[in-house]
Amino acid sequence: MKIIDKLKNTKISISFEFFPPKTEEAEKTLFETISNLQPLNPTFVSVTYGAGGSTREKTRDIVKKIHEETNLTVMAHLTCIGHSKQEILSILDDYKKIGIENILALRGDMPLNFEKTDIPSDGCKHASELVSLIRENYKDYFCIAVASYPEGHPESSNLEREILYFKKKVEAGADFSITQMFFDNSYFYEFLEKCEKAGINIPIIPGIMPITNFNQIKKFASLCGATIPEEVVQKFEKYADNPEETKKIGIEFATLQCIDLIKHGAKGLHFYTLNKSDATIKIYENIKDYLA
Ligand SMILES: NC(=O)C1=CN([C@@H]2O[C@H](COP(=O)(O)OP(=O)(O)OC[C@H]3O[C@@H](n4cnc5c(N)ncnc54)[C@H](O)[C@@H]3O)[C@@H](O)[C@H]2O)C=CC1
Ligand SMILES: Nc1nc(=O)c2c([nH]1)NC[C@@H]1CN(c3ccc(C(=O)N[C@@H](CCC(=O)O)C(=O)O)cc3)CN21
Repeated sequence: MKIIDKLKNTKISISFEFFPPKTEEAEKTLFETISNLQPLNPTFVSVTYGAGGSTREKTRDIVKKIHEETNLTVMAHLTCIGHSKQEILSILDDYKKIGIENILALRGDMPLNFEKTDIPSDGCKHASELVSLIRENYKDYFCIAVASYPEGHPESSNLEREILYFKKKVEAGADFSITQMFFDNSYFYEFLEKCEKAGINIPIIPGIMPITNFNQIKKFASLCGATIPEEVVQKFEKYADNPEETKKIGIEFATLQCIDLIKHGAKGLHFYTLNKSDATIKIYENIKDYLA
């Protein structure tokens, strides 16, 4: 089913993001995570493609397996960087063949060891071109999501221009958006206001990154251009040698963040699970009364 249709009938959507596991053992863990999260009845789950520049090969297999073995609605991430249009169309043909109807259309991070010369001359340079390519070739078969950046994109220092690029993705045919992670909700609220002024009126779902390993998240947040407020950094650094306490305050922080988002009318919450279920389940338990 198309996610955009499910969103229309859902007060506050809950969704989970996974990345393709690299080993058989990690795959087993992922499917345990999925079966733990299934009772939370998510609107959809998604699988990354070359997240942070890593491997892309396994996305299709994992998407297919979730689609065939569970009753979850799955969205496949697709990044266009480094692909020719023919390659992109053949990936999409494949998804259509197996009944996948939801695609997160991204430009994506530079793959590891990527050279500028690896960019095919007939590829898509920006996510907006990928959205257009999908619409031109498949009309309304796919529900298309795009990423958006409440703090701007790290490759661009101009948030106003970023909103224009976001608008281009919407005009090209994007149905809804998921934001980059953020740790200070005021960025999100200001972003929503700017989008509204710019005439962007698709659903914008905030992306939530629960902090369970502070150093890992700090590194990734800095790569993404997501600010971690100084008082939050201090709180986590105080417990740098205490993983149990880190997890506890990470869950508390995300719980408060989600409740504040819901109170401000967020249409959904998209959790970057990093293939683990316990933090997300605890956060869900804490907020579930606010979801009804
Ligand atoms: N691999 C995965 O599964 C995931 C990857 N990502 C992200 O994908 C990001 C890039 O993808 P998108 O945000 O979809 O890319 P995008 O194409 O919207 O933006 C990428 C950059 O190009 C610039 N740009 C965008 N449209 C432009 C245009 N029409 N003309 C000139 N410049 C333009 C933007 O300012 C930005 O700096 C990566 O940085 C990563 O954050 C996000 C979620 C998951
Ligand atoms: N720039 C960017 N690229 C992305 O791929 C991306 C975003 N931003 N923002 C939203 C989500 C968050 N994603 C993430 C975030 C962190 C890891 C990460 O830390 N990966 C570790 C492995 C984690 C583990 O095994 O526990 C890694 O080393 O790749 C992966 C995907 C994917 N998405």
